Amino acid sequence: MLMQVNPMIVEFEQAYAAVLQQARSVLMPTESLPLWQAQGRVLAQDVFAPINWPTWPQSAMDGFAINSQDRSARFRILASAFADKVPSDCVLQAGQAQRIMTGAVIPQGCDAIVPLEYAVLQTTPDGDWLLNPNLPHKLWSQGRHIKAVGSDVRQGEKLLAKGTLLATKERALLASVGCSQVSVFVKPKVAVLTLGDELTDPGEPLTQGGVYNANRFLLQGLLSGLSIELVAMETLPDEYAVIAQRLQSLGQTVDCIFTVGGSSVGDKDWLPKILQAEGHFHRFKINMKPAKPLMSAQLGRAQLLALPGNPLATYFSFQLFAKPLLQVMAGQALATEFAQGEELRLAEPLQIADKLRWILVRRVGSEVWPMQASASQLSVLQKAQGFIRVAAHQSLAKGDRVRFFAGTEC
Ligand SMILES: Nc1nc2c(c(=O)[nH]1)N[C@H]1C(S)=C(S)[C@@H](COP(=O)(O)OP(=O)(O)OC[C@H]3O[C@@H](n4cnc5c(N)ncnc54)[C@H](O)[C@@H]3O)O[C@H]1N2
Ligand code: MOO
Repeated sequence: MLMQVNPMIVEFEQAYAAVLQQARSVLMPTESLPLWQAQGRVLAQDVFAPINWPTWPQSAMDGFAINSQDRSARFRILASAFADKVPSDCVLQAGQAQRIMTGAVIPQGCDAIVPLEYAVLQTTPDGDWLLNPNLPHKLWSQGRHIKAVGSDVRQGEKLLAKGTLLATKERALLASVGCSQVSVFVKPKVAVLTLGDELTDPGEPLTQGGVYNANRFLLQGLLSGLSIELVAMETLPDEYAVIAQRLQSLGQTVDCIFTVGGSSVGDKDWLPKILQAEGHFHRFKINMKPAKPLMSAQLGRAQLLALPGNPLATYFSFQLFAKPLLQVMAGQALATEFAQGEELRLAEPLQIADKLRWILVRRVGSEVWPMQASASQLSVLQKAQGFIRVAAHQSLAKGDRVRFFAGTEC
């Protein structure tokens, strides 16, 4: 008997809102981690600067610390001040200059640094001297080559907001003000199941009807940029019992499952039937192209999204639904709202028929060149810099504005 599981026909915004609602219901717990181990984690709290940086006024140059108001003809040079050492007798008197190194604390009574290469020096039997009169005035101006207290970071200022992904520059910033421990969200554990008897691993011979499993690599790469832990990446045959059993066991151990393929209305597309048997699930037929079919469900503790198998449909389904789902679950502020995006200009005219289109583009400066491709053609993705969103029934001319999303970052 043919079994029918009817999809809900929806607009993109409805499906997007449903997926985000699903994600918000399962925010990951938090943990405290040493900053050293927090690369790629999402902040669970705002971080405020615990200190001023610089904490003390510092020299930006190797040279001589002077008082710019001092009109003495020459200055007796005092002992060196190094980055980590302030001489105890560091109150400068009239007619004195302090030999100083980059990063050293500015002695009291100094308000400018004369770099070594601009200094005119004199050695006499009674000591070393820095000569005053012939130096260009700008080298003597107040504050010259001095890093002021708090000029980089002010104590108490909000350095990073909750929801920020701790990448390289964020961690370095926190380290610069002495943060050693951060409160972050636990990374969601993710499993990816590519489904299909036809799927063949690269390196294996291709038998008739076989398809190389490109989506496995596509998803592995796309996921690598997110704050998640990829715990399983498996290929399963088109067998009801095998898929159902694996889903059930993954539902006990992971936070998120992405399936790819086997989700449409073909005779061996078991997924809709399995999810229906499991209970609560949504099956969307989204009024857009590509990535029309999408299913979402909760299986045990796991959130499941069933992505379509055509590689470009997989790509768009990931960018538009899977990535926001994971970002929200992981506590991350969403980088992209698909109603916004950068405004760029079309490099050539574009006609859109009866549904919303997501179109890969080459970006050249502030212009984008649309790239025609069917959902099964992965070769175009490699040449694209991102994609644009174009509403149904649009007739766009060269130079018209379109919304651009950088989506080929990996
Ligand atoms: N009667 C209908 N048929 C189809 C509809 C529809 O509305 N009515 N929608 C079409 C659209 S749109 C899409 S997208 C696909 C989605 O189908 P599935 O998600 O079930 O995907 P499969 O049938 O398993 O595969 C589709 C296509 O992609 C290839 N594929 C699958 N997995 C991979 C992989 N891991 N790596 C590379 N290529 C893969 C697969 O061999 C097929 O060629 O349904 C349409 N049909
Ligand atoms: O969404 Mo299918 O998304 O056109 O290949």
